[in-house]
Amino acid sequence: MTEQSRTLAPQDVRTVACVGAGVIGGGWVAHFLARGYRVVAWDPAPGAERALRDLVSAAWPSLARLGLAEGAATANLTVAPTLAEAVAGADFVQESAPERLELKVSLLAEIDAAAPPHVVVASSTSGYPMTRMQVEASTPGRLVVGHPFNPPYLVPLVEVVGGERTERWAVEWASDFYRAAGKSVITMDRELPGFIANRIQEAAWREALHMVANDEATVEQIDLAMTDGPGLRWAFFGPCLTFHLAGGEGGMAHMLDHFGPALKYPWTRLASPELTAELRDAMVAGTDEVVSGRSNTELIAQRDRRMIAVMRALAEVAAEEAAERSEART
Ligand SMILES: NC(=O)C1=CN([C@@H]2O[C@H](COP(=O)(O)OP(=O)(O)OC[C@H]3O[C@@H](n4cnc5c(N)ncnc54)[C@H](O)[C@@H]3O)[C@@H](O)[C@H]2O)C=CC1
Ligand SMILES: C[N+](C)(C)CC(=O)CC(=O)[O-]
Repeated sequence: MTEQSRTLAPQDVRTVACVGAGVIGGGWVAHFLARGYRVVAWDPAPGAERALRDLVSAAWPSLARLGLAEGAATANLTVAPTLAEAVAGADFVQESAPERLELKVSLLAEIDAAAPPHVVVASSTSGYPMTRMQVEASTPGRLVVGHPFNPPYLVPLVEVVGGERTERWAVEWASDFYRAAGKSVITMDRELPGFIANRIQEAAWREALHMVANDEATVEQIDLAMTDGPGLRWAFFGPCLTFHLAGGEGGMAHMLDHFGPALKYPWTRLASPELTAELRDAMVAGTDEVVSGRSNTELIAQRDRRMIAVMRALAEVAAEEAAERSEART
């Protein structure tokens, strides 16, 4: 299949199939509904439809506050009885089944067999390279990774990357489609384990596990260290621009010359910690303490409100800066 043989442009997509409707699949459903798409979902778990509709209802007020696309409605969600029916009429398929390689391999082959031939199929995998997941598909050229962030209905980023047998047009088409659907897209030219954002997150996470394993910090201290420290800056400048400012007038060059030798000390500790049963239990107990009885529903509502507050504050500042720039030009 070539790009030329495709008829549907990314901005003309009307119906999205979401295969797997848990935390991420359900979040994708809420996102696509809010952007005005028709969504057909399928999930084999008993009770999945109720849980999905509850997730969408809980997310909807946040999405309404952010602004719904014209025609957006929860009534545009259909839950299909079979996988084949879910994908048969889709213009795009987003797979969000559990993170097990053998399951992804067979499920993507099944979706590939049932979806119309011109349709791009994306996997939400948080780490498997598409090269390893597309091995049983008969048209692997249209399979891509579209890695979202939780919750996909609020966090803009999607990382898009193909496998060795993915055709370039599919990567480009998926990137354009996600942009049309309101996402911020990183299109990757090569497969990296963990893509880009998870590589960075996992480095911080690995150190958090080290510190708990060695009794160096509590779960509470680790979370506070991020929310009241670097996390605040990372919402608008990434780690590179943040450290550029740490170098004063000398910028990144001075920062590296000044702090580089001293940073070698923590770098020597960056081996992977072993996830022992003790470490697992310490992480769970420490997290339970921080959660201190709040339900997931309560935590999700708190997270979404805060995330919207940050996004709104940043949009407000960006608008003020744009107005100042245009005033300065006149
Ligand atoms: N949870 C997270 O923070 C993130 C997860 N992801 C990725 O999203 C995918 C889904 O993860 P979660 O939503 O967290 O898992 P989850 O466990 O919440 O949801 C998985 C859903 O898939 C369903 N399922 C089971 N077998 C299936 C099958 N054969 N076909 C279709 N659906 C099936 C389950 O019933 C469940 O509802 C994974 O690939 C994961 O790596 C990506 C980014 C973030
Ligand atoms: C926990 N996780 C590795 C599955 C997380 C992600 O992949 C992205 C996110 O939401 O942070």
